[in-house]
Amino acid sequence: MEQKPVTDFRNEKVIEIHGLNKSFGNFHVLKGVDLDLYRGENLVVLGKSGTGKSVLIKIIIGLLRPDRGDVKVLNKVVDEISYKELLELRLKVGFSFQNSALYDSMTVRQNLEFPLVRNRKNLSRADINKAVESTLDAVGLLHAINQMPSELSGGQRKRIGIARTLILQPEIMLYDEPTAGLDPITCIEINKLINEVQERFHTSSIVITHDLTCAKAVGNRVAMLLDGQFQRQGTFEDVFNTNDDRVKPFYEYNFIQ
Ligand SMILES: Nc1ncnc2c1ncn2[C@@H]1O[C@H](COP(=O)(O)OP(=O)(O)OP(=O)(O)O)[C@@H](O)[C@H]1O
Repeated sequence: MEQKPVTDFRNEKVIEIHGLNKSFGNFHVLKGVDLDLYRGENLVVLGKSGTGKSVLIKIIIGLLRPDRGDVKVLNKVVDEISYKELLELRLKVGFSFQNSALYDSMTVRQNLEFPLVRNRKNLSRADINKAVESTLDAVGLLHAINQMPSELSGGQRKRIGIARTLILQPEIMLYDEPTAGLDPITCIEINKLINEVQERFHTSSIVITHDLTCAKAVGNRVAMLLDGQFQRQGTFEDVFNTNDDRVKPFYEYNFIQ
């Protein structure tokens, strides 16, 4: 199985999280989370269902407010900026949804045009066409430009979802379960695409996944959320080289069963 080469990215932080706490009623989900994302790296976030991965992402993009702690994204404290600044920041942080979130009544071209027309009002028709075509080409689906989402496979829909996020040229990509529900061959293709996006668009990414093959193939670093904190961080080997009973079943389910 392909393993991402070890590269040291630790010179510039694009996301800095310190002492982050979040509760819902009596349920303390995040209990002092510390996490950094460095410019250019792919960071994989692992954790059992319900451990707070989505809550963390929502706090990063300002959809939820933390109870305590600091979250800085591209040098802005998310909780302190104005709504206008938050909207500007969100344009630099692309979120690739688990279900691809395509508009089913629009063609692939219209799906990609939509965020551009809404957020880049000064672009000419020719600029828009060029951006749509080059982004589709980057995800290997230029030929699908006039198709409807319903005519595409799950893997192709994932690619279009990623293209629709990329078209705004985000500095940070957040991938939510990019390989969920896909067959193993398509998973490998999506892993490859995530790596190509990193190289070609120089994005810094957080990849949330339960798929350890994906984690190994795309993660320069892996962080595992356990009991409300990132208790294990490092290379894939660092994280799984343990007898911790909270970690072992994860590995065994993916690779042994
Ligand atoms: N707005 C909310 N109100 C109340 N509880 C919430 C809210 N959002 C999340 N939770 C709770 O916080 C916990 C963590 O949820 P979260 O969606 O972050 O889990 P997750 O790690 O992303 O899980 P999965 O891998 O299944 O997607 C869950 O128990 C969930 O019910």
